[in-house]
Amino acid sequence: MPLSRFRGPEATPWRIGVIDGPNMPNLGHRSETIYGPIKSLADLQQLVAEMADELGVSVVPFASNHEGEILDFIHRTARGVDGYVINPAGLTTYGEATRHALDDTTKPVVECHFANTARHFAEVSPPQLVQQSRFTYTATGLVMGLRQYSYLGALLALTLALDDPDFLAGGARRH
Ligand SMILES: O=C1C[C@@](O)(C(=O)O)C[C@@H](O)[C@@H]1O
Repeated sequence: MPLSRFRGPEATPWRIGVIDGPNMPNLGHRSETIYGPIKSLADLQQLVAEMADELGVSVVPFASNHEGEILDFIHRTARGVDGYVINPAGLTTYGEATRHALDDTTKPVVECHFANTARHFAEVSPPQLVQQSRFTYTATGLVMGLRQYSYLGALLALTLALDDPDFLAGGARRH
């Protein structure tokens, strides 16, 4: 059953920025326990592009190890995309500038992680280092713990949310 069945025949071909933060360019050389057998960032981006194609939306992929480059990408694309999926990766706990840049766009943002970071942080962080995502409180939504499938879930849900005028009327930050 094609995924486009969930969208109307006149569905808008939304443009969605998909951002991968620091260390994600190194996918394929990271912990297999967390990231699974996926071989590279290129494979991940290909999977996401295929899902976008299936859904009838387009993605603007971007990955960088440098927060400044991510900020430049967000500033550059803010008026040209309809929403963002971001795996903040190495910026997850301290990426205030990136979180703020996304919030400034007023576009819906879905935070996305391979790991279930709530469990991951609880298990690996020393007790004096309480870790939590800096992004979740202003994100529209969050998908995590499903490895690369988190991205597919994020893209599908963001597309359907963008299609839904009642959802958008509630603003990018909903309860
Ligand atoms: O680089 C990453 C990847 C990650 O965002 C994930 O996708 O599970 C989880 C983060 O804690 C970590 O720093």
